[in-house]
Amino acid sequence: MTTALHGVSKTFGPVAALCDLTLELRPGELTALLGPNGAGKTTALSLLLGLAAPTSGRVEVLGGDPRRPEIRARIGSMPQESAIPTGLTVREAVTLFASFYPAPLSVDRALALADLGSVAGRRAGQLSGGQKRRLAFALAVVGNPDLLLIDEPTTGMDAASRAAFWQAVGALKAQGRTILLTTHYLEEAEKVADRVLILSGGRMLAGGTPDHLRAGVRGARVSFCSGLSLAQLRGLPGVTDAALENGRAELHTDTPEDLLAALVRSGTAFDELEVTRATLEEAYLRLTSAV
Ligand SMILES: Nc1ncnc2c1ncn2[C@@H]1O[C@H](COP(=O)(O)OP(=O)(O)OP(=O)(O)O)[C@@H](O)[C@H]1O
Repeated sequence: MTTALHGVSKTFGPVAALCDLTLELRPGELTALLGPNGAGKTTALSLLLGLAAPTSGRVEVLGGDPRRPEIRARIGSMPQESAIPTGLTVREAVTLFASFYPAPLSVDRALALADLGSVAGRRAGQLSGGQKRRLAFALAVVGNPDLLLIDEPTTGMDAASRAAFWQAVGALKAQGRTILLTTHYLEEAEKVADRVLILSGGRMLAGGTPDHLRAGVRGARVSFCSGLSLAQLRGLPGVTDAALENGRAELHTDTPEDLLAALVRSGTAFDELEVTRATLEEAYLRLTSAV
């Protein structure tokens, strides 16, 4: 049940949206596809959805061609903008979408997954922004898809809805569904993705687990409170950048262990120590600004 792009290129006239791109999505994994505006993420999604054909290369979805109806019936999509019939109630819209699929979930199950039970009788046009996103999720999952494509899914959702949303996605993942997320929220991608693929200019820039990508950025941020002056902080071994604000030192170093060892050896009193490694966002910014 392979889902992959094999050496795929897609051009629009003179614009090369994707260049010889190869990637694979695995069942039971959530893969995040990241990249700056124009990187080719939406193009990759539309190829996986069978909405467009590649200029060259091969698109394989669940072991087949996504333009075949029996494959398309196994794909669920939550696009950034969804055209939901505003006059239907939430339950009617989900029931209508369920009728398009050969083996759908029950409407109540889809409503529960999207946490929409309490607004099932409300017209889609009267939903809040976050509730509309949850309805788009219900419509994406009601067909019981093996491949779920979610594009900027949590825009407009409040904190509780976001948490419920990722819990529902986690349950689908645990059932072995293949999930592809595209997002500009790097903090969220870092939390939920098993693997991250970074696109730029239609090419794959980097890929791996969030830990793997973060480990590619050397160094750490070391922060503590002490009586040391800025000059003394700058003099600690391995400090590449230092700032002092309200008595709190903010240091960057490639060798946090050496720095802390020197601090302890010096007998300086310090407290409220925090040592943090690079975030996925830092790794992403370094990778994408280097091109
Ligand atoms: N139908 C089209 N006609 C012409 N050019 C297109 C078309 N679709 C996409 N492109 C171009 O292909 C490139 C990749 O676009 P794409 O929408 O896939 O990027 P993206 O990574 O999804 O960007 P964003 O983060 O802004 O949504 C861009 O240069 C875009 O202008």
